[in-house]
Amino acid sequence: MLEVNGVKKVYEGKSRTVEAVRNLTFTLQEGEFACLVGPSGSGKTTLLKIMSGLLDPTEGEVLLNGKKVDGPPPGMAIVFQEYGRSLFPWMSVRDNVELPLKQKKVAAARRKELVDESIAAVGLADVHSAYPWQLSGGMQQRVAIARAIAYEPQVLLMDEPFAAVDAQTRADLEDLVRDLWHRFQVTTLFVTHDIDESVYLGQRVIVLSSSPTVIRDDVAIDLPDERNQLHTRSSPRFAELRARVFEQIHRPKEETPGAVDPHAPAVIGQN
Ligand SMILES: Nc1ncnc2c1ncn2[C@@H]1O[C@H](COP(=O)(O)OP(=O)(O)OP(=O)(O)O)[C@@H](O)[C@H]1O
Repeated sequence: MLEVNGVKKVYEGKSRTVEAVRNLTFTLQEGEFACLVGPSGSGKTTLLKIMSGLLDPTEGEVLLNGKKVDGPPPGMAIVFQEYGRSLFPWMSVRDNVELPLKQKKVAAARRKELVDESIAAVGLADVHSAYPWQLSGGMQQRVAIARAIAYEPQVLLMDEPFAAVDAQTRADLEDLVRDLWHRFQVTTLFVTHDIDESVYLGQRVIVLSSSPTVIRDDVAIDLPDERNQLHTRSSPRFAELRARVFEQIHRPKEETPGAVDPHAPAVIGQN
């Protein structure tokens, strides 16, 4: 349903040219929950921007239900890392969640239903009339998630959404995202640089190399669907999967001879 075909992105700057991603190809099936994991600077955000039509690839294409993505598609919602900047501070929680529904021209009665349901689903019914700045970071990220869910997207893209919250809140939000995925069956791509998070959350982990980025591995996560922060993470199978992802990320890059720093961006030209 969502196909990434041979996507490559080269940023052409005044003083340097950076090949951020090189020839990425994968497909997400309808209702699938996949994680994309890779080191810092491996082009994860670049790829999400291309998948959501915010950035054009240098080569290749993204297809949603067979249709080429060349601008933000109506069936897609994104949750960014920086929740503080993605919510409007002068609007209440409700109004923030409702805004995209107004833009989508959803009728008022249905808007109210969707807003009530999604705010309750993320556990914020009590604070629906508060303003974002009156809430903790974790609560603000819940508002951003509620807004994405209320939109009833076909595809939900999440770009390191829990990177800025504390460990306990992060664990709660991980379980919340799994609950919501079970409930709404949205096709989800969750980007993270946290290996444990990528193994815990989804049905599949797509492992990216450091820049210039290629897909290193595509790992089926065969953990039981019922996950628990304590028991799942301490299971032998979790440890095996984690080790496999770790090894793939840290495997030396034989295809780039002479690379001294595996995390350095691939500068392919200096003007
Ligand atoms: N607008 C831009 N112009 C030039 N280079 C860019 C631009 N955006 C990203 N890059 C470069 O492309 C590479 C990939 O960046 P990107 O932000 O996509 O990686 P990332 O995996 O999301 O990183 P992180 O995990 O640190 O957020 C980096 O080397 C970065 O410097």
